[in-house]
Amino acid sequence: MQFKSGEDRGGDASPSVPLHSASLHGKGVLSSVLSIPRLRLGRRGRCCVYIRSSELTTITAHNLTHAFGPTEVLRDVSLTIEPGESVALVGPNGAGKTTLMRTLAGLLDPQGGRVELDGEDLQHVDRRQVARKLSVVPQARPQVFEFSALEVVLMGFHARSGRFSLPSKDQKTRALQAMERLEVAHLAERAASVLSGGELQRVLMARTMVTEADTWLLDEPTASLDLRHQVALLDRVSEHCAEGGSALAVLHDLALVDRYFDRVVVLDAGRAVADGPTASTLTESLLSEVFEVPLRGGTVAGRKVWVVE
Ligand SMILES: Nc1ncnc2c1ncn2[C@@H]1O[C@H](COP(=O)(O)OP(=O)(O)OP(=O)(O)O)[C@@H](O)[C@H]1O
Repeated sequence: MQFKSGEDRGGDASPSVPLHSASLHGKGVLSSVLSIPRLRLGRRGRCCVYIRSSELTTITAHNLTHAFGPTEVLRDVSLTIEPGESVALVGPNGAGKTTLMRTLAGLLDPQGGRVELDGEDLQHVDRRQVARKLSVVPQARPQVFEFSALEVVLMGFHARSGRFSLPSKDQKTRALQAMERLEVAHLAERAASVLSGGELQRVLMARTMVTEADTWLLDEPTASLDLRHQVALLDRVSEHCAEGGSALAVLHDLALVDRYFDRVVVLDAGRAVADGPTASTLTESLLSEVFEVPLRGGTVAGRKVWVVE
């Protein structure tokens, strides 16, 4: 099915493809792996090595533009997210972050420019194929209310096994394991409609985890989470990227951005005004200008913190 440019598909993408990757941690592994085609040295000294195969996804946005009525929301936005990259998307309210995420997911067709998934125009890629490569944790509560929490997580398998097939025992086990990982397994039988905001957010993240999609598009995935669960969720994102997957995540907490993301894209009034390594890109002057408050950066216990002057 083809959609017209600018058409909003609604809904959210989901799930799957096994990774052919290897991740190695610590020193002493370099010499043994130099023949492997892709090598990424993560932050905090982590060494991740992965094999670039056709099954690892690269997503590229070329000169995206979009307007809602007279309001231009995306203006000539270009970016590429390659396997292994963890990228944070930051910017003020209304900057266009969710619109960009939805466009990258193929849920909203851009009015100008295009999104490519592994070199193919996203508009021409079968939705199920998209769902095998990209998984979305949306900002808004999706329509999952008539389902139990476990059933929501099991939806992560739809891209591979089909929407109407019954979940296998193995799929249920894997769904529960992902839920345990995010401490929501005890809520498996509870209706999604009664979950708290933070519980639902972790259930939706568990759904993304079971998809095995290479690229995770996470729109404020920590917005409703307490500190412990923020750390647990972002640790999982880091592991995913260390295994050769990739993530683009909208975050407002700049300390978390600094701690967990190698690269940051700053969106301001629909334009990508900065894109680069987190430590060198997030400067006091840039952030103060974009957020229109005087910000000072400092270090506490070896971690970057930002305070309003
Ligand atoms: N469907 C729509 N119809 C009309 N305007 C829209 C629509 N979706 C978004 N907008 C407008 O586009 C602008 C960008 O919205 P978007 O949700 O992308 O911002 P954001 O950067 O994610 O903001 P926040 O940090 O508040 O989540 C906003 O001004 C919003 O009101």
